[in-house]
Amino acid sequence: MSKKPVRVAVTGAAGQIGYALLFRIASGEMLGKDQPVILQLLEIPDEKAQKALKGVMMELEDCAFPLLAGMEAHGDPMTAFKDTDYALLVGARPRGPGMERKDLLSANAAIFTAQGKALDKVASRNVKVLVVGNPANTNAYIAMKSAPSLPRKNFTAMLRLDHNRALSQVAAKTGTQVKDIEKLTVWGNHSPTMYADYRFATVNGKAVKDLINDQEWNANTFLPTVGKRGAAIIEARGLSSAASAANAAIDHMRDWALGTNGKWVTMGIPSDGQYGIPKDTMFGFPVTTQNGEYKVVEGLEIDAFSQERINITLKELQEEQQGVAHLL
Ligand SMILES: NC(=O)C1=CN([C@@H]2O[C@H](COP(=O)(O)OP(=O)(O)OC[C@H]3O[C@@H](n4cnc5c(N)ncnc54)[C@H](O)[C@@H]3O)[C@@H](O)[C@H]2O)C=CC1
Ligand SMILES: O=C([O-])CC(=O)C(=O)O
Repeated sequence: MSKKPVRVAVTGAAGQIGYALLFRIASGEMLGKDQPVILQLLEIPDEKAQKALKGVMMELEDCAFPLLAGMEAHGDPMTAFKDTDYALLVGARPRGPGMERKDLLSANAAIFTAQGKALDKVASRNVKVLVVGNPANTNAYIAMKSAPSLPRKNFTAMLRLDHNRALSQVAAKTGTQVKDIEKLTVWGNHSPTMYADYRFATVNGKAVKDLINDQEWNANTFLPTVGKRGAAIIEARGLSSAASAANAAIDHMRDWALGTNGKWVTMGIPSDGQYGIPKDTMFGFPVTTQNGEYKVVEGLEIDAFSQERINITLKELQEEQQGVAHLL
């Protein structure tokens, strides 16, 4: 028997990430090749944006995706999020050259207050929310705090692009393949302070740390390369990353919904106090997922170098949180 369609809301649907994302959701890459979806697409209530959204929907129609069970255009989150099972909050201003992601906070924070409130009122009580719009961790924190009737655990921020970037860098350095690398993670904020950590990683069962055996490379090449990759893409492309961001959003939601079979992935999630991170801080952690739930990998040793890095990214997140306290 075929499955009942699920509702997937995507904001910023006519933007560059939206364009790289929607076709993959509709083709079943996110929730499975047997899961029909109804797309509930949100754009700003502006003639140009709504017209562009219609154009994207025409293209979706022209793909004749067998799993696309319905499609709606919205200009108001209160209708876009009605009964939604999944919400990908992408719509927000991107940064340009010379900006840090936190410079977007004042421009984007209001969006996530309004959207958190709308999710609170109209979304499915089990909605899985992924915030992509930057600064992603703090926007996810704002949305969570604006939706007090929904479980905190339903709100997540995207650290998966950083995780995937770190995988590729480690594979290149060790001359191995991404698919063989396990147990890598990225702690903290989706910002240059993030701490990509391969201390526990293995490749075909061998310790990545031993294969690399170069703390100078870790501190002075690997961490800055992963941490500043977004800026390097803006510098090269003139626009912020889009296809790789959409790909990471698919990975994040797919793994959350369908499980990782014991493999570690990185998700930005509200802390429950693990590793000394204060409750509710939206922090990148290593997790495994099963039956639609994520679980932090606990009990990992945090050495002095790692603790220092974790403290730096935590401090930045706490400053961002303080900067938006007046909105909550
Ligand atoms: N977390 C991550 O790893 C990454 C996050 N990003 C962030 O994702 C966001 C979107 O990036 P792009 O798609 O490249 O930007 P874009 O400017 O191409 O598209 C954004 C779209 O969102 C729409 N939008 C703005 N406010 C909205 C609202 N209140 N409701 C609904 N739609 C709204 C705009 O009209 C526009 O069509 C940016 O904030 C960017 O910095 C980008 C890459 C990676
Ligand atoms: O860097 C940006 O502004 C876009 C982004 O978040 C990334 O590519 O990681």
